[in-house]
Amino acid sequence: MESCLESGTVTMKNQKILIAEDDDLNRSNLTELLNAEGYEIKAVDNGRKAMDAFVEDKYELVITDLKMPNGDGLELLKFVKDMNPDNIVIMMTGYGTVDSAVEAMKLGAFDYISKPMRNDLVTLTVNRALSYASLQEENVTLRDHLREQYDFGKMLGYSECMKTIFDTIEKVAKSDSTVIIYGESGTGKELVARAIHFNSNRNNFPLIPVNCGAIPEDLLESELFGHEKGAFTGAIRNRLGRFELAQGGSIFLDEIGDMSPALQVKVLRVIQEKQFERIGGVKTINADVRIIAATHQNLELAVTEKRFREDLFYRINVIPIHLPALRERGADIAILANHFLQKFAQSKKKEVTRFTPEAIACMLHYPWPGNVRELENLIEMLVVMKEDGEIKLEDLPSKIRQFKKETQSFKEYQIPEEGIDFNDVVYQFEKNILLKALAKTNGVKNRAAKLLNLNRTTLVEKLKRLNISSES
Ligand SMILES: Nc1ncnc2c1ncn2[C@@H]1O[C@H](COP(=O)(O)OP(=O)(O)OP(=O)(O)O)[C@@H](O)[C@H]1O
Repeated sequence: MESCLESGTVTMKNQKILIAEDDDLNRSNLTELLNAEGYEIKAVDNGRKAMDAFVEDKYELVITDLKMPNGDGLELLKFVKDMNPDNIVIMMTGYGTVDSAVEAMKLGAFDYISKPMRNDLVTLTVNRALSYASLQEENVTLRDHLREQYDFGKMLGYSECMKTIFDTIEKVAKSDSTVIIYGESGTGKELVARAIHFNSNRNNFPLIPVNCGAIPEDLLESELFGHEKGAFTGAIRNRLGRFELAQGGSIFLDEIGDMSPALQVKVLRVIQEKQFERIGGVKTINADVRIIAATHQNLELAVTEKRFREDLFYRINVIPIHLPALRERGADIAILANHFLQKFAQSKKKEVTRFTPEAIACMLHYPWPGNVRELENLIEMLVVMKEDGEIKLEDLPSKIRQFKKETQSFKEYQIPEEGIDFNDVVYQFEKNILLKALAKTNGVKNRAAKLLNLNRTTLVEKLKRLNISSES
C-alpha cells in the first residue's frame, strides 16, 4: 500500500470503503468524491445489502446512513462491530439529532457526518478515520507477529476478554507458576493449558493431561503417581505415573475440582515438597513438573462446602484465568463460526462458502450452553449435510433458529428521547410480521395463518386493515 501525506493526515490509498445510503443522489456524490480521493468504493442502497457485502469482502471503513429501509444504520453498525470490533464505521445523519448520533457513538461508531454534507468535511473525516484504521492495523499486525512467535496455534479470539486472556497467557507462560483455568465445559480450557505449556521454557518436555473427573478414584492415584510391581492385585509390573511422565514439562490436571480429598492431600505434597512415591514404592521421586489445573466448578464455593481442601486451593489458585462462556463474547462467535466453516469445508472437500448474515445474526443470539465445542460440532454437522453454497437460516437446527434476530431486536427496541408514535410503531411491526409470514408461505394465506397461530379470517381481516394486498 502506498501512503502519502495530505493536509496533515496520512492517507493510505487503495483502501476499500463500503457505503450504505438509500438516497441515490447522495450515494453517487459520495462515491464520486471518495473515488477521486483514490479509495475503492462499494456502494449499496440498504443495510441488508451492506451486511452481505461486508461478509463477502474486507472493508477498512463503512459509511452508513442512519435511516434506511431494510436494515438501518444502527443495525448495520452492530453487525459490523459484532463481526469485527476494530472495523471503523462512520454514520451519516440527515436528522441532525444529537441523540441518534450519540447512540451510534456509544455503539462504537468512529464519527458522524451531518447532512447536507460538505465535501471538505467528508474527506477530512474519512481521511482521519482511515489514518486511525492504519495505525490500529499496524498495532494489530505487531501484536499478531508477537503472538505468532508465541505460537497460539489454533486458538482464536477477537473479543476484548479473549485479548486480555492472550496477554495473560503470554505473561504467565514463562513464569513457571501454577495456573488454574476456570470456565464452563467447551470454553477452551485445554487449549489455554497447551498455549501456556508450549510457550513456556518447558516446551521441549511433554505436557501430560489427566482428566481427574473421568478416571475412577481408585485408578486415578496410580495414574498420577504410578505403582511398583505387586503394590496391589493386578499390579503385575512397575508403572510410571503421569507426574513422572511429565518430568521437566507440565501436567494438566483437568477437572481438579472432582478429585477426592485423599488424592488432594497427595497432590498438595507434590506442590509443596516437589516429591512423591509410587504406590507400593519406597523410593522418593523428585517432581520437576509445572502444574496447570482446570475446572468448571466454583472452587471457592467447594472450599466453603468442604469439598475441596483450602490449603490446596491457595496453592493452585496462584494465577487464576477465567475463560468466559461463548455467549459472553459475541465478537468471537462469527469469527469462530467462519473459521470452523473453512476448516471443515476444506477437510471434507465441500464447496460450502459462507453463512448468510441472517444465519450469523441468529447464531449471535443463541446462548451456546456447550460453548465453542458445541459451535464446532454444529458447523461440522452443517458442512456434512450441505453439498455447496451458503449456510442459510433455514439450515440451522430449530433450537438455534428460534433465536432469530427479530425477537432480539424487538427486545432491544429503544424508545428515543423524542418519543414515538405508538400506533405507528405497532402498525409497522404487525405489518412486517404479516409480510414475512406471507413471504415464507409464498402468499398462501392458510399456511401463513397457521404459522402465526391465527385463524384464517383474523389473518384476512388484519391484511385488509393494514392495506396488504397479495402482490405486496
Ligand atoms: N478460542 C478457540 N479457538 C479455536 N478453537 C477453540 C477455541 N476454544 C475452544 N476451541 C475448540 O473447542 C473445543 C473444546 O475446547 P477444549 O477442549 O479446550 O475445552 P474445555 O474447556 O477444556 O472443555 P472441557 O471442560 O469439556 O474439557 C476444542 O475442539 C477446541 O479446539
